[in-house]
Amino acid sequence: MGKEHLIQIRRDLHRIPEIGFQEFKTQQYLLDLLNKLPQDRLEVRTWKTGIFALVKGTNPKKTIGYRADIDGLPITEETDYDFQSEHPGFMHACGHDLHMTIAIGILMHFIENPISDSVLFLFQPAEEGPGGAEPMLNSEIAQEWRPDIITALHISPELPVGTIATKPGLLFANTSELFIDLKGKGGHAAYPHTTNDMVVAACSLVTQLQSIVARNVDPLDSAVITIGKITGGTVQNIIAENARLEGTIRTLSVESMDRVKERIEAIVKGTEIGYSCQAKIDYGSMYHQVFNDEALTTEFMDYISKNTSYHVNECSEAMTGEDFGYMVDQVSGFMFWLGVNSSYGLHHAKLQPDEAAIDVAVNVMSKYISFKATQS
Ligand SMILES: CC(=O)N[C@@H](CCC[C@H](N)C(=O)O)C(=O)O
Repeated sequence: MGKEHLIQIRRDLHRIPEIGFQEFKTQQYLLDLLNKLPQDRLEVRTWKTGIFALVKGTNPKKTIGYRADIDGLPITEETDYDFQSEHPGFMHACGHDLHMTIAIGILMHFIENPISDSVLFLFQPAEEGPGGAEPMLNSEIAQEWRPDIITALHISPELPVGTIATKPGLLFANTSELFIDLKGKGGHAAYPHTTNDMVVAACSLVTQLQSIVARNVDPLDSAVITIGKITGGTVQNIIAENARLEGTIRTLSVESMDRVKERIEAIVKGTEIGYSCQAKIDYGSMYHQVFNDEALTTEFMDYISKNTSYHVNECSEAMTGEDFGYMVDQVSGFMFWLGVNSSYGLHHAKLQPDEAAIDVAVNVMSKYISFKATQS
């Protein structure tokens, strides 16, 4: 398969972004592609809206896993692409269209160039939420086709094409979603003294939450509390009876996550008392940190620097989350950043990754997986 064909696949996938566990068209598109390939060494099974694809080795001693996430985000696209999202309000704004295309490119490489070990591709739903990695790895199919090592990549808009970056040990943060519902007493805009205004309570709560990172987390550790969405009220001249905050918590240590949640609960209790309202906290889904296997990551970085012309950088930890963390918690492996050189970052409506990075990643992973298959 040539570069042009892969770019066409990326563009087709870019047109049909779907959110977690709704990836029906995406799954069908990938299945149609896989069905067109020679089937003698390929076995494909579906799991929810995801897919397992096993390329059987010629004399397998182990199975090497490669995971690609497949979901999009609820963002209205603002790129100038002529292959924009056909799903209004949804976009591949985190690069999963590239992730899937790269996995297909690597898979095709091993169909055309057999190696001794088997390679298992996991097209995983719901990375952005509520989390598909953990249940996919615990599924019966993954028990039967258990990978011995597992790898994955994530696009990095900040890095140039031809650069990859990773580090042994902690790469991505612990995460927890955060939803807070406030219920007070609504009423006429001109009679605030007869109400408990949840817009005012929500504004004050958002500000107070920011003090947790500044005052309750060890400055040598790192944490983030982001409220990405506030809703409340009904119209401009009615005092709001309800408000809802939606956000996410990120911490580098597990201990800080517990501490941050303790403080959120205390501050929310204070809001209930201070604003005579009721509050409900829901932590939604939580992701385990991505902790790269130290020996495998070091070996990968050395191998790619010595055997390709690409740049390999050692990076710092990031406060991004990834449910791939559950996979590397159970199976030795690692994740790395792939440079795609976009002026707009991840989760931005104008993200435009350079498609030349697809070829880089297919080369890197085809070489690395072939090298791993030579080891006992
Ligand atoms: C790579 C990336 O951007 N991942 C997402 C994962 C989100 C998990 C969950 N919905 C949350 O917000 O906590 C990220 O936002 O880092």
